[in-house]
Amino acid sequence: MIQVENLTRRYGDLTAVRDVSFRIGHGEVVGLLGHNGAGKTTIMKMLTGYLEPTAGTVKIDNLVLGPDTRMMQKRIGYLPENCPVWPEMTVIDYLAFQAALHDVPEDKRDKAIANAIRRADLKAKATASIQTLSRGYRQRVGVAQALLHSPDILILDEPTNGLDPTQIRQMRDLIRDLARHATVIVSTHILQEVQAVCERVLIMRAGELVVDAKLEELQQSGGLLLSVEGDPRPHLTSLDEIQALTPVDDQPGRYHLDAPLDCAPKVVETLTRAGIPLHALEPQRRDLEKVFAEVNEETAHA
Ligand SMILES: Nc1ncnc2c1ncn2[C@@H]1O[C@H](COP(=O)(O)OP(=O)(O)OP(=O)(O)O)[C@@H](O)[C@H]1O
Repeated sequence: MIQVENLTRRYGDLTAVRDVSFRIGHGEVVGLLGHNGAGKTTIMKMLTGYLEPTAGTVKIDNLVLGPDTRMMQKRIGYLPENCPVWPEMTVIDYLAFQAALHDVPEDKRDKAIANAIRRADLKAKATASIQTLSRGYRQRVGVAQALLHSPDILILDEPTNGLDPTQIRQMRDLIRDLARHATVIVSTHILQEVQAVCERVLIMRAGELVVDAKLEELQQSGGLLLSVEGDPRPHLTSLDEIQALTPVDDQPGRYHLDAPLDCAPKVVETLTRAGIPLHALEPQRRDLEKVFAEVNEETAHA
């Protein structure tokens, strides 16, 4: 379990991350989403122990950032935003060099390198010099270096940045595959990236965490859609759970209920008792693009 409590980071007068708290369970795949400058990289650098928080704590199980940073780093694989790869080295030489930096014991290095090459699907390019690789393959080399010490947590900063559509698809497949064996945190400013690989999203806005939700819940939290014969309003307005009941434009008998999903049985019971024929009652799915735009719109007006 990753536990982040009241994490804050200031750069001089600028508060890049303000009082952020969240927990991530073992095996989760979480997207850290936000526009440029929202504070994603700063959070990732703190989680990986490369940047000291101004305030707050980070824990992984019983390890605490600070006293246990080295131990924590052994459990984390990190793909930084612009992963430094040495262009003149071959993939295999670069990984051997990184394995030494990652403190992989000498007698285990060959196996670790072979494993990272396999998992990052780099076999065909293992002996190629990095400068001859496409950007997509270079990103894979970055992922491979993050896997060398067999971490159970992977932190990937903008892994699809600058890739073409085919490379993006391949990188998403790779992340999904990695997620079968590790907890994965992926940062991005593109909602589709989160939708493609994550179950849960943390949305950052101007250094603050403004949404922490499962994608499925976020999509379903748009209230309920009701189809009935007649006018349900006189019967439903007395229910405390319903904040608003609005007819859907151009659709007679359709109403939108601003209400939690779990009040559906109560709605059905009330309408049945009132003798109102009910045709359908379903969750209204929210458009995540709209949710993200709304969240960021508030920034613009803040
Ligand atoms: N070393 C630094 N010194 C001063 N300000 C910094 C530093 N690093 C980041 N910042 C500022 O902190 C804020 C958050 O930056 P950060 O890189 O964490 O955001 P981000 O969400 O990762 O953005 P991007 O997607 O562009 O990388 C920005 O305003 C940025 O300019």
